[in-house]
Parts: sequence; C-alpha cells; structure tokens
Amino acid sequence: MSRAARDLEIAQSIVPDFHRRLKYALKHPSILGDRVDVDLFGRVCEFPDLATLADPITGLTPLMLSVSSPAYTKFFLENGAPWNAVCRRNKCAGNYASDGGHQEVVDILVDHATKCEMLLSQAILNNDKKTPVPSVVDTKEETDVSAQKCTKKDYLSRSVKYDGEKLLDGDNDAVMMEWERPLMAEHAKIICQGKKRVLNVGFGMGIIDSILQTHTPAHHTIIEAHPDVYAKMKKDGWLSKPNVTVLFGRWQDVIGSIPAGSLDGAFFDTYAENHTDLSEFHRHLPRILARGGVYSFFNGLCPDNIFFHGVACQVVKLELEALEFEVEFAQCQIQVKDEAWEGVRRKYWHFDFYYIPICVLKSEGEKGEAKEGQGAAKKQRK
Ligand SMILES: C[S@@+](CC[C@H](N)C(=O)[O-])C[C@H]1O[C@@H](n2cnc3c(N)ncnc32)[C@H](O)[C@@H]1O
Repeated sequence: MSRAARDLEIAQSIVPDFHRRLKYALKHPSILGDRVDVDLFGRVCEFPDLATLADPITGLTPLMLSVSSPAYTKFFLENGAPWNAVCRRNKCAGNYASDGGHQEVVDILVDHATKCEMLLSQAILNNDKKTPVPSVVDTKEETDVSAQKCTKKDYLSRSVKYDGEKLLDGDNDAVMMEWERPLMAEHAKIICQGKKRVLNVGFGMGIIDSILQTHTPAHHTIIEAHPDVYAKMKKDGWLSKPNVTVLFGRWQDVIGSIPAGSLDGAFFDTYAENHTDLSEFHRHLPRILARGGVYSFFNGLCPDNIFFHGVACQVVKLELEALEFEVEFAQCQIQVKDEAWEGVRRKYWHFDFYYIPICVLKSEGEKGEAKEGQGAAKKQRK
C-alpha cells in the first residue's frame, strides 16, 4: 500500500466523511475560491503524501483544486505534487490558476516549474545522455496521435517528401509548412538587418533562407542534415549561390567547423529533436557569434498547452541569460486555417499567437556591467 493510500485510510478513520469529501472536492473544481472546503484542506495538510493523489476518473489533483490558495499551492508543491500533471481535460494546475485569475498562484507555479525544469535540463546536459528529456509535456498517454512525442530518432534515415505547401516526413507529420512564412520573415528580419554574416540551421522548405537572401547578407551559412533535403538544395542551386556555404550534416557534427566570432546572426529550426538538443546548441552560440550578435529560434516549445509553453520559454530565457544573452519575446498574431492541416497527420501548432525570441549576445562592456550590477546586488543583500 502506498503512503498516500495509507494516509488516506488514517484520515478516513479520523474524519469519518474525509474520503467522500476529498473525492467530492477532487471531482468538483467549482468548490474553489470562497467556497473551498477549508476544513478538508486542513485535514489534507496533516497528511502531506496526499499531495501526490489524483482522482482516477477526472485526473484532478489536490494541487489543481487548491489554485485559489497560495498557501495550499506551496504546501502541495513542497510535498511532491507534480506541477505538470494534467487532468482528463488536459489541463494542469497552472491552467486552472490562470483561468481563475489567481496570479499569485500562477507565479508560484511558474517559479517552481522553472526550477524543476532547469535542474532536469542541467542534469541531462551534465550527464551527456542522449535520451530524450522527460519533458514537462510528455505526461499524456501515447495512444492519442496528437499526444505522441515529436522527437524521432530515425527521422534522418527515412525519406521526406515535398508536397505543395508542406514538407512531410515518413509518417506524414509536417516537417515544415507554408503558413510559417510570415513567422520566418520576422525571424529573418531579427537576425539579419543590414549586411550581416548569418547562419541558419535546418533548411526545410528553404523559406527563411530565401528571405535571408533578400536581405543580401555578407555571408550566409546553412546547415542541413537530411539527404533528401540536401538533394533539393542542390537541385535548386543553393550549393552554387555566391556567398552561401552549405554544411551538409547534423549541426552537432559540423558546428565545430564554424570559426569563432564569425557570425552576426543565427537562427535554429530543426525537426525531430528535443529541448536537450536546443540547450546543447545554445552552448555553442557564445563561441560562434560575435559580441552583439543576434540569435533566434523557432519557438515551438510545448505548443499545445499555454502554461507549459510559458514555463518552457522561461527556462530557455534563463539558460540563454546564463550564456550572457539578453532575451526578450516579441508577441505576434498568427492564424492557421484548418485547411492547411489537410494531409498532415497531426497539428503541431495550436495557438493564435507566437512569441518570437530575440536574443542578443552582450558586448564585453555589458558583460562587465552585468557583473558589477550583480556584485552591487550581492553587497546590498549582505
Ligand atoms: C522545420 S525544418 C526548417 C524549416 C526552415 N526554417 C524553413 O524556413 O523552411 C527543419 C529542418 O531541419 C533539418 N534537421 C533536422 N535535424 C537536424 C540536425 N540535427 N542538423 C541539421 N539539420 C537538421 C531537417 O531535415 C529539416 O530540413
């Protein structure tokens, strides 16, 4: 018997209707707010292991039910409640807190989630394990196609096909789609204003590379690993364009050949990779970018849950800040028509807005200022 189940039994013997009330509470999120059963939650606090319970039918957890209360939220988190559990309606505690307008609890949850994800990400990078990150979004069962992981170890060894406005992999999942063109235009503008030396990782349909060419970059490097995509690049003349260097191979294998400080702008948009790969790529940026250089990436982090998306953006922001970047996200609107997804196995975008990352590598002077600033802050704290 688990500790949580044993605690539940003890609680049941102390408060005769405890189990019924807990079950009721777990099934009726409407008891939140003013009508929250304070006594019930008081009893729950005597049995911290209950934090890890979830109602088997609704999937609701005590953490989801306590989002009107910062104190209970903290209590459950401290006692092991998984911040990223989702109920049968695919909502996590953060979604319930945002929907209910409980900003203080949203902040507590974001803070907790960010710390958990940073620790996890760091542990995986330090161990140099190539296993996919047990990501914050991978909490759903694998049976539903929309819930399956989009990381695919065999992607590079299977064929892809160009099909009108999309590029599809062997499972008919979309590698790239035409609706992303306006987003690519924004990314291109961010990394290549003026005659800059730019890098794009992942050619796909060549949308961003074609747009970058209109900005007449001083030099344009493209990294692409898929043989079919590379064949298309060759056919379309990319290998002989003036000022363009195509590096065929996985970025992991060819990035070392890019000279230090040789780029003013970089964009990253691969496919079938995970957050660990993105973090690993980020670690190369301070070497290859010149100071003041601008970096951006396709921000498809956790694209089916706004709270998870927000946490993932925050994690990446902190990771890049630790690498001496200044990071902001610019919001833009994006409408994807339903017809666009015809012939595509699953949608990979669900929001009607998009946060464009703008990451600038601090100059030497700014680095110093930041350090002095930190020093002053430390002194004040003492
Ligand atoms: C989403 S598409 C890029 C779309 C591109 N931004 C555009 O505007 O058309 C991703 C591309 O990354 C490539 N790719 C995937 N993994 C890679 C890796 N490890 N190194 C280099 N390229 C990779 C894929 O073959 C694919 O062509």
